[in-house]
Amino acid sequence: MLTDLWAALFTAGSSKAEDTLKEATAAAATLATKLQRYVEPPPAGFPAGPAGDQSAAMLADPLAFIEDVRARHGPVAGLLLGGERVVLVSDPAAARQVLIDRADIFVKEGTAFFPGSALTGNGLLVSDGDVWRRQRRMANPAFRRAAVEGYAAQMVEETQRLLRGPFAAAAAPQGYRGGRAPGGGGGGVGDGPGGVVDVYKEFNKLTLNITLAALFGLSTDDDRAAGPAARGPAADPRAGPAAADAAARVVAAVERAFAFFANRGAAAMVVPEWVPTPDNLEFAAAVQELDGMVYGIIGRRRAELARQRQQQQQQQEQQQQRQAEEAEEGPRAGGGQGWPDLLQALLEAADDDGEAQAAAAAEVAALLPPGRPPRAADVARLPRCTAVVLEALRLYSPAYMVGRCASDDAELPGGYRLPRGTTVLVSPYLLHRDPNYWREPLRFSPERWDELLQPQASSSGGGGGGGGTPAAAGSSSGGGSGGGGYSFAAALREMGPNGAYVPFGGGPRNCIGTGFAMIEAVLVVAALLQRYELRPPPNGAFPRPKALLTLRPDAVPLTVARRA
Ligand code: HEM
Repeated sequence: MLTDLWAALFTAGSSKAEDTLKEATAAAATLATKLQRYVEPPPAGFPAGPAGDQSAAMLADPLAFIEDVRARHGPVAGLLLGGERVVLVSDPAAARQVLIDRADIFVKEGTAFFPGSALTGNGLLVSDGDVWRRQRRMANPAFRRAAVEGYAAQMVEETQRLLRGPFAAAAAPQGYRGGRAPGGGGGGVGDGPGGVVDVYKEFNKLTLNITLAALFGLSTDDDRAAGPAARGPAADPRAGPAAADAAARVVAAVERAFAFFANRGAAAMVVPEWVPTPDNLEFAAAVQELDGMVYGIIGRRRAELARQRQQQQQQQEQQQQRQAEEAEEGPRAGGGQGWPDLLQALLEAADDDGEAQAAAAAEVAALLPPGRPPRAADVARLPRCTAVVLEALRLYSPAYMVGRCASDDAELPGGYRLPRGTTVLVSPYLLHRDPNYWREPLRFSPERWDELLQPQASSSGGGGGGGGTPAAAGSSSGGGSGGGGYSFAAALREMGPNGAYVPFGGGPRNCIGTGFAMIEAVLVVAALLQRYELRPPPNGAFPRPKALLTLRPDAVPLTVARRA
């Protein structure tokens, strides 16, 4: 907090002197309020918790800290963190109140430790009120089930590329070198004992590549770049060498931006982004590069859409002239030129509107003939793979805490009173590991989802994790169940089967990408298990997750071996 003041004064001599003076005054007032909290007792009705400021303990080991607070002070605990009044919530009823029932009061703006960043701007993730509602309404159609299933082919294609590359290289006698396999092809791979792959690193790249392919239609694939699409006169600009280069630069910029956040999370003092430290300058450059590329892509696609619309209009006019003489030329497919991707859907959006592994592998083998990759329609027929994903999300929920700020004085079940401005941290990590709600909570047991993953009589299409109040802007993220198949929607509806399962959040601010992420994960698991078996490396201990911006391990080295 002192850094806010220092940072404001640091640039006081700049041309923006007046602004900085105002910022310094505001920072001084905030500092005074925070200092007062160190001497004043917590307000009446505020949940009990550890005495004194706990930021050092929180920074040192966030997971151990929140587990300790939960054990000592219960599922609704009051904290002082960096001079901020914070309530840590791991009680399902209180979590429900924050995320769903009083989502009108518990908002994003003002949440401590969730400072606005150049990376997120005022986007869907961080905005509130009408700005959020409008963005959510416009984005929803692009995340509905049918749209998401349209991205499945890219999800599988990118996964197959990973399997043909680093996985095949590791399984081959010469072993893995942490990158692309020679030639990227799958030929000449032996059935050796298997080599070690950092699965975390490779999956990180995979999910980024899938997002780039689905969102922007960009491919980092050199093979595709050299393929027919890149050569013909009507070359797809998103599959040529320039696209591969652009995609690689996006990947590098995202990696730089995330490294910045990781460092900032670990730092004892957070220097605001606008202070020109070397780290901040590097981060700003990465954000600028990302912005430039993203806006460039959007601009080109807008121009392309405008051109397509103009063409369509001309065709319609010609058609009207020819009317009865010619057979009707049906309307062109929405994507035009075979490019129906997420960005297109977003641009067109209108305002109106061990054993576990064996069981999953057996399920894949029984469903898919050898050599036939999984596709969207298979997701509903892979309940065991789905259960593996749900269970992984339970134990290692990437969003281990979600933050809100009480925009008004508020209450929580149990008679707790929270003054306006209190930050509330709801912890999926604690909820998902609570023995009051989960049998043997620390055991990875996909079978616990069996009952919920019963065949559905018909397509449910429910909004996975949709929360109790239908989002003001409408729900999204389809359930992924085909007619007569299995659906993950039941496991994610409201706050899960026991009210204590929120890997994608809940209520109106639940994850818009729920369906995207679930379908992607099930397809990746199925495609992987179809060809490879994963084992812990000799002497390998399971990596402990680290609580950074999201929960993530340093590395997950696993032995990969080809299935017979
Ligand atoms: C396993 C993967 C994922 C997990 C665990 C996850 C988790 C979450 C959680 C917990 C929230 C709620 C945050 C809060 O309440 O403050 C959220 C929001 C969001 N997620 Fe995800 N997410 C995942 C994948 C995705 C994907 C693939 C996309 C997009 C392609 C996406 C886009 C978003 C957006 C835009 C929001 C903000 C929604 C709003 O505030 O209206 N997420 N996510």
